[in-house]
Amino acid sequence: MSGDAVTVGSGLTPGTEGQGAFVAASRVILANYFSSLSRTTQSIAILWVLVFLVSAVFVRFTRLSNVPGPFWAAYTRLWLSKQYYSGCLYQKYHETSRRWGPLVRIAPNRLLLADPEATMEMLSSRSRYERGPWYDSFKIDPERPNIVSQRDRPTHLRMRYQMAPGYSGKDIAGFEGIMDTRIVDLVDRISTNWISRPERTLPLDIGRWIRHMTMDTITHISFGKPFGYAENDRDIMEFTSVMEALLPIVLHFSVFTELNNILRLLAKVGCLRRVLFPHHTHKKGLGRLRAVTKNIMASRSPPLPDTKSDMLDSFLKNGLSPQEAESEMAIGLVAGSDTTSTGLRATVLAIISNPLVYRKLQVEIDTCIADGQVSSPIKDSEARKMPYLQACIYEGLRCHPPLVLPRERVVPPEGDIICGYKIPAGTFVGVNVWTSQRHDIFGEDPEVFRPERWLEASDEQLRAMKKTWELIFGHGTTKCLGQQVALMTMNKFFPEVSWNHLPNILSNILWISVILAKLNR
Ligand code: HEM
Repeated sequence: MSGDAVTVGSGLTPGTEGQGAFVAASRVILANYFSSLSRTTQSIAILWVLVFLVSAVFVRFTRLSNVPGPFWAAYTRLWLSKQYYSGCLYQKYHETSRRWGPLVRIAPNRLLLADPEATMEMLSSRSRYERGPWYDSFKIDPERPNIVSQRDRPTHLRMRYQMAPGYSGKDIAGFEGIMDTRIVDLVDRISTNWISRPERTLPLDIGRWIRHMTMDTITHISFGKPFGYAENDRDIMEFTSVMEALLPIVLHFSVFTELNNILRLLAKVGCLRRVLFPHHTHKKGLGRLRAVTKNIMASRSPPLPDTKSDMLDSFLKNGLSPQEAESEMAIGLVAGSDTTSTGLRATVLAIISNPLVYRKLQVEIDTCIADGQVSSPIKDSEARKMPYLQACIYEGLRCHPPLVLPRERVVPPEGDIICGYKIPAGTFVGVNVWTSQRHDIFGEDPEVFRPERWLEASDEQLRAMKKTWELIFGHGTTKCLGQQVALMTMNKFFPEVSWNHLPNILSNILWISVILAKLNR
């Protein structure tokens, strides 16, 4: 075999000979390039590189040198950028935390925290940690931070106070009924259009339909009626595809955060602002959604109704300006749609690929129906009394937390001690939710999907498990405002789907769906 392995170095083939020629050609090009630069330019470039190297080495040994981590991460943010670029950040973070411990240095001035207790302390309401520049990359409007990107604590608290009645459903007319309508609509559409027959197999992409349902649910709550994702079986306003295309770029801006300041300066020029930030003139994505929100606001004549209505009216009634409401409606859809559908999809996949779990859940649902313990459609309060269903939802989200971004905080001026390490003021600390959900508080097999762990635990252990699990939705004054919407959707989804014997369809098509989703990526 070794005799056949002659490497031919030509064209694009990376053979030894080809590599030699490539290196030689590169040298010539670089030499020509440098000789074409003036002496001053060359000196500036060399000086710049020297300053960069000296400062990298200086920072490496003077700050955070006590915290372990990958070699290159201590010198440059490129290591972190590479992890983001991999497309599976959660796995990279998990491997890093497993290898280096609960607190890891992942960039010259950045740490990654996987310890649940320390994470709760850092995020708690009384903590002096503030949101860091990481959040600037989530601005929709360069001048006006939204609830997710707002870093000033008093302003953020004021915004939360104004928006909580909308997100919690207190101000929404028929809040629970909206969820019922959307789930029944999904089940009806699947039963009517997607049942395979012996003569024809219909490969249903359940992942896509779950996404349609969550988009319709959130737009229904937000604007009083759904945008029609399920009705049209289409990515309306190309919202999802634009988000998926933008996210990798946004994430790099959260590594090289200085770029956000450059963007903000550039956006002062009107025509650049239209290109760099979501704008009413855009035909798709967040810009289009802002235009739609603006039109809806214009079509509603004041005064705002005293009675319960939708989230848009609630925000305006509670004092948000029309411009603020525009950004908030968009960020709410970004924050709520992908997270909820990812949580649902991951839990469906986990249940359906574990026959024992699946059977137990089905038995619990059938028994509750036979005993008349649940209504049709099931009420949220009824679903919460079904222990195995709750265990499956807890376990699904624990095994696959939908939001795994680090959401960095800044260490307060007095510095801190985290996991036994002395940390100087101004350090950025991100959270590693994926790893914290695999803490040994969950037992000896935290990597395994096993809902039973939630039923077997002692009262004390269960309390500790639930406290750690809550971190999936954040903690303290920035805790998720949509947790109620997400959990209510999940509580209703599984019983409704099972009742209508959809598992037969799901079990047949889910793998096709998963395979298609992979191929389409
Ligand atoms: C399983 C689903 C969801 C998960 C795992 C999730 C997770 C989170 C997390 C971890 C945060 C905290 C961010 C931080 O620390 O700065 C957050 C914030 C937020 N979430 Fe969710 N979320 C989910 C669903 C939703 C839904 C359905 C909505 C809207 C309807 C929503 C709206 C928000 C908003 C507005 C914030 C910002 C809160 C603030 O900064 O005060 N989320 N979410």
